[in-house]
Amino acid sequence: MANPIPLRTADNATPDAVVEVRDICKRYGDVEALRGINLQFERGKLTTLLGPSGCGKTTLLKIIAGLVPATSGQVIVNGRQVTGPGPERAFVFQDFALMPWATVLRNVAFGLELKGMPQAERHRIARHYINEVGLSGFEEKYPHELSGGMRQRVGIARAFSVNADVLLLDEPFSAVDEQNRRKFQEDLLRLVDKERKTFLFVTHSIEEAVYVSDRIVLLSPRPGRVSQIIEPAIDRSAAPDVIRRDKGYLDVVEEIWQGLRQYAE
Ligand SMILES: Nc1ncnc2c1ncn2[C@@H]1O[C@H](COP(=O)(O)OP(=O)(O)OP(=O)(O)O)[C@@H](O)[C@H]1O
Repeated sequence: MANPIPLRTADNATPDAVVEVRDICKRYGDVEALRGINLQFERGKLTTLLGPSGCGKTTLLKIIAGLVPATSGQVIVNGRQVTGPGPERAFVFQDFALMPWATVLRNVAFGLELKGMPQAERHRIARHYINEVGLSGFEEKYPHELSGGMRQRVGIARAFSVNADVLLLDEPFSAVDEQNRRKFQEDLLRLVDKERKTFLFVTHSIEEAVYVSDRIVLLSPRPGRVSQIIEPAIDRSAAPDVIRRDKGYLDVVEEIWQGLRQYAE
């Protein structure tokens, strides 16, 4: 697909908006998946898309990634209109999308290999992020030798290695047990804090959304529309188990549950 088209930023844009979604609508044939979505996403912040099954969360993420075209509307990333995938956006798939025949090191370094980066340099960067996601010692293993959670970490390390500005994470923790899920949430928060990137996250878990997010966008059932935006404002200096028992945290979880329970089957 063609290169992004330069565009003037909207006058009412959030000052540090890296991603702007303008009036996005999406139809798959007769199915209206998304209607009139307007959102902005800032650097250094993690925004979660939350909503009933089929409300278009993955579709919105894929439109931002440039993997699926919108029916109408625009996505602007760093001031340029998205017309396809680009190196400033990395998508972490639910099913990891790892190369089964390549080691962890090669999988993580693959985006850099595609860019033509010399092996020593790309391995140095890949090893750094393998360490960051807690996979040191597994560099020479193959995907089939890893647990689902470890494969997910490989996917995240790969997304970080290419140094994308925007990380699009589609239910990255869905395939792992609760214990590992909590560990990943901690790792994710550390990476958000350290890397100053723009994170868009999709989950089905209200608790997870409240725990990791600066902002939660609640979408209505299909056709997905923005129904509410919540900023949990959790004090993350406290220990994880203290946060999870904190009244402020529990109140936000309850508020979101009340908003979504009408859609529960
Ligand atoms: N390629 C496609 N062709 C036709 N319909 C599709 C396609 N992809 C998604 N849809 C439909 O569009 C709607 C939104 O799907 P999407 O996967 O984006 O929702 P979601 O909120 O991520 O769902 P879930 O929470 O179940 O993962 C659904 O009704 C889905 O069946």
